[in-house]
Amino acid sequence: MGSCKEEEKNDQQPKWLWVNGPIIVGAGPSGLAVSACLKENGVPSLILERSDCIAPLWQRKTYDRLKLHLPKQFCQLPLFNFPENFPKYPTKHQFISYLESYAKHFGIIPKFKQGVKVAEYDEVSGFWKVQTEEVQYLSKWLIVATGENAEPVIPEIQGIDKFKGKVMHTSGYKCGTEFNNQKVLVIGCGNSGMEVSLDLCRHNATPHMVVRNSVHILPREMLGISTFSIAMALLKWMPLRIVDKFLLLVANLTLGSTDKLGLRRPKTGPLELKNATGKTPVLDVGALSQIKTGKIQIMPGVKEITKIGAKFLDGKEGEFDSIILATGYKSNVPSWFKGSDFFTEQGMPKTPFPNGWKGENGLYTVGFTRRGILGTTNDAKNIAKDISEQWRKYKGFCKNFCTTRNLVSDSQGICF
Ligand SMILES: Cc1cc2nc3c(=O)[nH]c(=O)nc-3n(C[C@H](O)[C@H](O)[C@H](O)COP(=O)(O)OP(=O)(O)OC[C@H]3O[C@@H](n4cnc5c(N)ncnc54)[C@H](O)[C@@H]3O)c2cc1C
Ligand SMILES: NC(=O)C1=CN([C@@H]2O[C@H](COP(=O)(O)OP(=O)(O)OC[C@H]3O[C@@H](n4cnc5c(N)ncnc54)[C@H](OP(=O)(O)O)[C@@H]3O)[C@@H](O)[C@H]2O)C=CC1
Ligand SMILES: O=C(O)C(=O)Cc1c[nH]c2ccccc12
Repeated sequence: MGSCKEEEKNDQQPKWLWVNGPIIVGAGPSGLAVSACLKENGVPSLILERSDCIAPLWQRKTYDRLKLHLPKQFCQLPLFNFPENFPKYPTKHQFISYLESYAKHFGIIPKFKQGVKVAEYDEVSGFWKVQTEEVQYLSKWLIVATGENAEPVIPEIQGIDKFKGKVMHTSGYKCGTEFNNQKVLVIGCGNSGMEVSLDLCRHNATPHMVVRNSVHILPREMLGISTFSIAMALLKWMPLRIVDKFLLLVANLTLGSTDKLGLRRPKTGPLELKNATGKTPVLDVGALSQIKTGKIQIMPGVKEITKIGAKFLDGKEGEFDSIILATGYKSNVPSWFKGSDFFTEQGMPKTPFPNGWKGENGLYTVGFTRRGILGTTNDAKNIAKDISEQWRKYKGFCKNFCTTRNLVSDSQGICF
């Protein structure tokens, strides 16, 4: 990290910090990956993270029994592999320890508690102005790495404020101990809804999972090989739709018809749907067999929540002790990124994959491809290559900028 600072005369806080290299917003896997790739190309960078640790999504907002869904070769970051002894599907704790080692290996030290409130390109100076609570950072480059899952989606459901029991989003769920012997309404049937329901079963609770729409469920493995690996291999040879047909054929043979269980499949195939809308198919790790035995009960859409339970769209009613919202996540980019039409209203790049990683005037995004860590790796490599080409021409200017303004140098000697 390199930055130049100008102290305010009568204040401890610097008025602004001039960053000698790109500013990266977010210290999740994407922010770390792009910082490492830049470093490998000799480019310093500064990561601003709103939380007080790296990868808070993984460290703070996921349940205890979470394991990666995809085999490890698809979830490692560039330039530094998982340890050899990691299992095929690492646990979240292993993944976090890997991310810690990753940051250490590349000497990445993010600035924590630096939630970005506003980021805007200044046409006059040609710099990105990035504002946190206390400081304004300036840089030639801005890399958005705040993720597709920055905030929980909390839908407005009629009557939910009247409910007497506990209401929580899956991002606050750790394990089912506190729900022991409870009847729990789980709203949403993506991977989170399925896995939290499964965890509740293992803690002697009775989950009722709301499926308001259609959902694709695939086995995590087919004949001992991960479904995702099979899909990736087939995609090299065949069009997406044919691969989808194959996946559905095998899924129906191994899982049976899910329609009969109240889990209708969407008309569009699982990979095509993921690419078009971002909706991830469920990779089953055990919830389906609990649905088959009735331990997880499938419920239709919620009409309204009452003091003691819920009324459903089919007219039925039920009493529940707690409600868990497994309603997913959203990007938060629209709340802080201003003055450019690069992003959609949902905070995703408008330019479709694989070209959404680069905007104008030194703007980049990493981790917005709807392709998990695999997408992050691609973005990070592209960005580092692109910026390092500009950096070679630019670094003399940086040095000059600091010297002429009598600015302070940091311990790494990069014009701080
Ligand atoms: C439960 C769960 C399981 C998953 N499992 C897998 C899996 O097995 N394989 C896979 O490939 N993908 C998986 N994913 C998808 C996963 O989100 C990503 O692969 C990965 O975490 C994305 O990393 P990221 O750095 O882009 O985003 P994040 O991990 O969300 O990191 C973004 C960072 O930006 C910070 N931030 C946000 N806003 C600001 C701001 N305004 N200012 C400063 N900092 C900010 C956040 O605090 C966060 O640290 C899973 C997601 C979830 C929710
Ligand atoms: N082990 C792993 O690797 C895991 C990975 N993940 C990943 O994390 C990401 C987020 O997953 P997840 O948290 O499940 O979110 P998703 O966005 O995948 O699923 C959200 C679910 O909530 C439903 N929903 C949203 N709003 C409402 C509402 N108002 N009423 C009823 N239902 C509603 C959606 O239904 P509808 O489709 O009708 O909108 C959908 O079923 C995904 O990429 C997922 O793969 C999550 C858990 C485990
Ligand atoms: O679990 C996730 O959120 C992922 O993003 C992993 C993922 C990326 N592409 C997919 C296609 C099918 C199933 C999971 C994934």
